[in-house]
Amino acid sequence: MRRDRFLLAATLTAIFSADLYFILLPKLRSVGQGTGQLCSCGPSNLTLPRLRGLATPQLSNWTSALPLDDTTTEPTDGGLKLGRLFAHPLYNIQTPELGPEERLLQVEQLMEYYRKKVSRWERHNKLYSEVAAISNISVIEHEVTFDPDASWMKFHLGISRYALYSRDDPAIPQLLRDMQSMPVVSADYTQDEKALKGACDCTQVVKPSGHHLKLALKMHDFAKAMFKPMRQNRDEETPEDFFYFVDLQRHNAEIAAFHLDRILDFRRVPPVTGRLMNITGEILQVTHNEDLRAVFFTSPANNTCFFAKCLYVCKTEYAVCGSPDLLEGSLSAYLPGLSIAPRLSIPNPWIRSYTFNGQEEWEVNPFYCDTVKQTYPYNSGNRLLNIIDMSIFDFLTGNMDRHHYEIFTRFGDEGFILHLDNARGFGKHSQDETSILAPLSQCCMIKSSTLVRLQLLARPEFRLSDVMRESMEGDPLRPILTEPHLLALDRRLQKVLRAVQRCVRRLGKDEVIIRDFVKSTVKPQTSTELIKAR
Ligand SMILES: Nc1ncnc2c1ncn2[C@@H]1O[C@H](COP(=O)(O)OP(=O)(O)OP(=O)(O)O)[C@@H](O)[C@H]1O
Ligand SMILES: [Mn+2]
Repeated sequence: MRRDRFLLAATLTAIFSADLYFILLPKLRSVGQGTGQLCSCGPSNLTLPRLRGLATPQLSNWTSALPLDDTTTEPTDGGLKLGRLFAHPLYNIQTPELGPEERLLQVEQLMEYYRKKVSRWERHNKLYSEVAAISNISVIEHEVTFDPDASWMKFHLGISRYALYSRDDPAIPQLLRDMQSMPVVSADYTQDEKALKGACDCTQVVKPSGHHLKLALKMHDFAKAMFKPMRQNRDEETPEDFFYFVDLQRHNAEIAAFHLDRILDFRRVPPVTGRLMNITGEILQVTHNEDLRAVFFTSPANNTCFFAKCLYVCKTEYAVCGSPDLLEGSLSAYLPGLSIAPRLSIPNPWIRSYTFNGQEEWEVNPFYCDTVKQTYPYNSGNRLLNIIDMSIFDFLTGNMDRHHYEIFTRFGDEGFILHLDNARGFGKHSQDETSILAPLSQCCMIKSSTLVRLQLLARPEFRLSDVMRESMEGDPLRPILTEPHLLALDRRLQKVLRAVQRCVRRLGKDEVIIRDFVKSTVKPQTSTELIKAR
């Protein structure tokens, strides 16, 4: 009997100790950490909302990004990481009210532009219908509406010198929903492609380009989107012998890049969604372009297909086919037209050679960055830091095809840079192309705001692959990325942090981590000022 009591007591003590050690203590610790500690990564005058227990990693802890296999502290939160990430103080930095000169467009200007477009469309449509009737062409006529509250208008009006959209702009999810469901009223080649073939005015394009199958679609409220059809299955890896410049464009890479860009808080990629398109009803039958009609055909398997009519030999082998009409694709929301918001295309200083054995200077000269730093526009302002942000973004996705980048001319050298065309990312999950990181590893500089967000995403409670998986759950074409691609993101993120770590060891924190978002948010005119350490 006594022995039984002893055993019972011993068991209870063991259970209590385990409880104390594994449950109570960690809880107490997390409560202790959560109280009163606010973001200390930035300057003390940064306005941050007080959120419960969401401590921001300190810059001094920058090496403390947790190893990937450390899952012991992972909370079982049932997939709410994305919500917690966006509630984090780092994603709630209050930016100042934007002055009119900091916005890309003014309401009246855009309204006027929109009105003109609608009346031009109506005139053109009337004429086309008459001609089509005479020539026996069957076109589906769709109603168009002039909607001053259209989500694409709100997107365009929200573009500022800091980013393409603000973090909590409800117009962005609305625009994604609209692009997913709105009737398509017309389909055509994109302007850049027409310019390449000499078929349209080159002043209307940033750069004649377009060696890929892509189309411009117009929705019934005049929203425009760039459609890139699915060319590769999600689980196919780019073959080893493929050069990056003959690699296919991937629609899911475009979609994933938008989500990644938003999660990194860059907001430099226009909103992109997936959509299952009926290529007969939503492209062939709504196009007024005879050249586009001419590339449609029915395959031996009775599927509707179309092919890219490019400058080089483009044959039916390069076609994409529906099943029998349905085809997945990405829809990227169009930026405002060049006549109201001109953009400039600038060669990437770390451009690759687009020949079989060519090499660029950055590949052979370890001091290449010193030259770049002395060259306009990289010799002042934040352009070089933005290029480094872009290289981190591209390294995470594995995109080696960043030959140019674009900027809005309105914001001059201080504006952000656009991350357009991300379709060549996510080709290989089993390989990390570290040369994409050359701007970071050669210049050894990174914005502190970028670094703290990367550190946050390396922590188990926000893990990049988990927030990406969650974010893309809302896309109609989910799953957007296969698991190996998601896990590659975590692995690559660790590599970025290690590259920064190596730089800090060599040059010291002050040289490498460049403070941004430094000035008070109280005075709008000095909202963001970059202090370069050199
Ligand atoms: N969302 C968008 N809104 C407006 N214009 C866009 C958008 N996305 C891309 N463009 C324009 O179209 C051009 C070509 O797009 P993209 O690079 O995706 O196609 P591409 O066929 O790969 O071209 P390239 O051969 O030059 O790489 C871009 O340089 C840009 O000027
Ligand atoms: Mn491209």
